[in-house]
Amino acid sequence: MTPEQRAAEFDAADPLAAYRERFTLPEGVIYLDGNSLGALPKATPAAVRCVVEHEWGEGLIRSWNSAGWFEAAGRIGGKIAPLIGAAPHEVIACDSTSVNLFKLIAAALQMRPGRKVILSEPGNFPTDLYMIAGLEQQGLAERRLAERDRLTDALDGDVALLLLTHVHYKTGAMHDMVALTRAAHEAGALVLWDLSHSTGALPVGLNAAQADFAVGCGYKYLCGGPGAPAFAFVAERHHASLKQPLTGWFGHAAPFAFSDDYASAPGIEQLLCGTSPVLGLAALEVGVELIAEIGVERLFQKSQALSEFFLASLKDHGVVLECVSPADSGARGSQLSFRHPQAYAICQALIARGVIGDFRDPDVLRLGFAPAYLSFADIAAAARHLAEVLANEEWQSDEFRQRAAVT
Ligand SMILES: Cc1ncc(COP(=O)(O)O)c(C=O)c1O
Ligand SMILES: Nc1c(O)cccc1C(=O)C[C@H](N)C(=O)O
Repeated sequence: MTPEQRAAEFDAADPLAAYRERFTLPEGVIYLDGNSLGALPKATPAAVRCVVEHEWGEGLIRSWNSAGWFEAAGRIGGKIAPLIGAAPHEVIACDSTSVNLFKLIAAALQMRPGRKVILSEPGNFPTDLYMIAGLEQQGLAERRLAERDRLTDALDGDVALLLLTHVHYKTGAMHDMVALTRAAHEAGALVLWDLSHSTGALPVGLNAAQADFAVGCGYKYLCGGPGAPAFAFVAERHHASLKQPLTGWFGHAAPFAFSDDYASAPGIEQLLCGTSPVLGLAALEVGVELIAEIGVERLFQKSQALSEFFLASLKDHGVVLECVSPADSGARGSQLSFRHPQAYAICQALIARGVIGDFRDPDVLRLGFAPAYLSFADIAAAARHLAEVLANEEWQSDEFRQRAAVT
């Protein structure tokens, strides 16, 4: 059987197949970049239009109360919570992932007086490392990096916080959240997980792992749209002692008392800083509800099946490429990454054929398998395109070698 014939069988038996219809996907495009920017749920434009035209246009400022704008950050956080193994009152949708990292790294430093080291790994997503740098410049933190297999050895009495991305953005490799959280706690450190490449793609158990803090993006697998608000998690046991540095009025216990003195909200709302981005939250809520409806267990099962099928199809076509993602589909997120010296040009050649993946410097072709809207037929076609691009050496074309600003 050809990969296409097998794909037809898999699609016919796929319990999630019907969900594809709930997303807008352009004709002729195979979208393998949902790990960077998720696809548009069909319900989003109407939901956003309602907020703009009805709630804003007609309700005006009354909508902060009558349309639930004021509670939206907490309400949507509560809907993200079950996807990451947290309680609803431990998660809030706000700011960007970078800003949430800053708030929680600084808070962790406050909670571990006498310790300044933030431990992470080289090659972590840049913003995670850059946010440590900002606190270093203030003299508040000291960055320590250790390779993934040396992290536990690097945990000593100086470490205030272990900061890791659960699923690595470039390779898709997944950390053992339970074991690393335990090891950090045994060393007296706190743990902050960046769940940007996990949330909405696979089950996460923050409370089962006893995690302290987490952050993550709203625009990837949660399909909240470009620049969607991110989210932040703080375990309930830390709510009373947390001191985050961005003490804006939306995080105040009584913002509309307009007092001169700051007093943080008692719960997860203390993570808020300024006014919630209502339009962005409206789009995010649609994506979160849809992903929650499908369910992260089923999504992970399908993403494993999709990536395994892609690898098998490449094999059928005789393609030999170095895969830098873990071979065990249970140990990687919803992506496969391949190393090739011409990865950028290959990526561009694929895009010219309608297969949208991405390139990560210096030599990684990254293909995301967002399980909510991809079919096995997409995967068979993408594998065939990749095989043809390589066989024809289409990447040799000058047109595909010109680097764009956003890759
Ligand atoms: C692991 C990880 N963390 C953080 C970010 C960035 O977050 P933001 O742009 O929302 O600050 C990304 C992607 O851009 C990411 O992959
Ligand atoms: N946030 C992005 C953007 O504004 C433009 C292009 C890409 C992105 C990304 O999300 C990159 C992504 N975090 C990654 O894993 O590479």
